Amino acid sequence: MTLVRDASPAAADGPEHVTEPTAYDAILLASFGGPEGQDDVIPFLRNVTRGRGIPDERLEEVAHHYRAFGGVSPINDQNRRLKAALEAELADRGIDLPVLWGNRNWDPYLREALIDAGERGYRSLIAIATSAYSSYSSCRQYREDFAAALDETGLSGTITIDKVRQFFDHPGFVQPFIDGVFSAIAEFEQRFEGIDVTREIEVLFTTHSIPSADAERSGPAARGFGPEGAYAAQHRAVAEVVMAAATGGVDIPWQLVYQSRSGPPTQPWLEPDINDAIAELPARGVKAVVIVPLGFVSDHMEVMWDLDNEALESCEEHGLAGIRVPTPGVDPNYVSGLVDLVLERVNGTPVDDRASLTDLGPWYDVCRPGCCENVRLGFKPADAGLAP
Ligand SMILES: CC1=C(CCC(=O)O)c2cc3nc(cc4[nH]c(cc5[nH]c(cc1n2)c(C)c5CCC(=O)O)c(CCC(=O)O)c4C)C(CCC(=O)O)=C3C
Ligand SMILES: [Fe+2]
Repeated sequence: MTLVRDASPAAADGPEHVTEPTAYDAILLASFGGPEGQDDVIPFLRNVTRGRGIPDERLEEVAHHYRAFGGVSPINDQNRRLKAALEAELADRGIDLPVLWGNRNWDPYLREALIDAGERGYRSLIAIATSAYSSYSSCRQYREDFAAALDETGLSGTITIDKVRQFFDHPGFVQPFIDGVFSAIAEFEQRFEGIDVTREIEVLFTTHSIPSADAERSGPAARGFGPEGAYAAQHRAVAEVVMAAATGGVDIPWQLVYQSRSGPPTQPWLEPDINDAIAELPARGVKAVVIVPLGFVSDHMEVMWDLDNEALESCEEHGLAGIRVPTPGVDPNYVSGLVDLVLERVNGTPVDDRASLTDLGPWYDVCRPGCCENVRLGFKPADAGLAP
């Protein structure tokens, strides 16, 4: 691995898509990780915020969300179920690829999965990270942690890790949201007879807010995505696809909103916050809100707490009916879509034959140099992309 910061022209010209078939020994399911009991909560939060100088008061604030659920994050069970569902789908399709699971921030850690892979003699892994969009937190940080885990375990020269493309516009990921929005609108139409869906319903697509500086640097700079970067552009493009498919072309108002902001108030993050957006709706005559957790692959703490608790409460406070649409979780479309993404790399599928529902994709197999770098944390080597 090279530690040189500036990309050589040759590296910058590397392949965007890999259309040579690649032999893999296993799939690496890479996730965030979460505490499994009250005693894990603070050590977990220290792992997450390592090197960021997040004060203890803020850690306690976040700890409180976990404490309310017995110190257990829902994410681990979600990943156990996803791993089992992937294994079942692979077996059904006669694909002989074992699935290893490793997290960035809690047991089972990435390094444990890599040691396991090494002991089993695996040399070539294809990673699926449980995160669909482009940004530091949702792509590059996984790739940096791959590099760090290979380094820590002394497996850098032995094991290689590739990563499937960001799958925000893959039909397997998008279809569950289409189904969810369709059902929510149908339910409101039934609950409120004669509701004018073009005025009285609003669809809020919500995702994790990120620092504006990270948003601006998300995706390859050369693509010119503007101040909110590829991160916001990808969400907007997917939201448009979901609305078109779920409404059959009826003009129902929607907007992209953000949630789960952290960091100091002086630091700009993407806005508007979902709760502020909800507060504006009654004045416009809206009666019913469809909350679509477009940025989340499964029912994370952010979904259970910030949406099911706080955002639905905001709806109630403002006299609005609210429905939160399901996350993909282990929806069969999502699970088989993830297997399709692995097969793209196994088979070296030509780009034109790859499924992608927006004009932005199919996204890169091989991340561009410097893509999604974090200016606050500084340069760190990353794997599964072009050097550096
Ligand atoms: C874009 C994004 C996703 C992508 C969606 C995805 O990958 O799915 C994501 C996922 C997750 N984030 C999670 C939890 C946390 N995120 C934190 C902090 C932060 N997240 C950020 C962004 C994102 N985060 C950012 C910019 C920060 C601030 C750090 C900084 O200063 O740069 C903190 C620290 C405390 C705090 O600051 O709130 C915690 C505890 C969990 C686990 C939840 C569970 O247990 O179910 C998951 C899946
Ligand atoms: Fe987060």
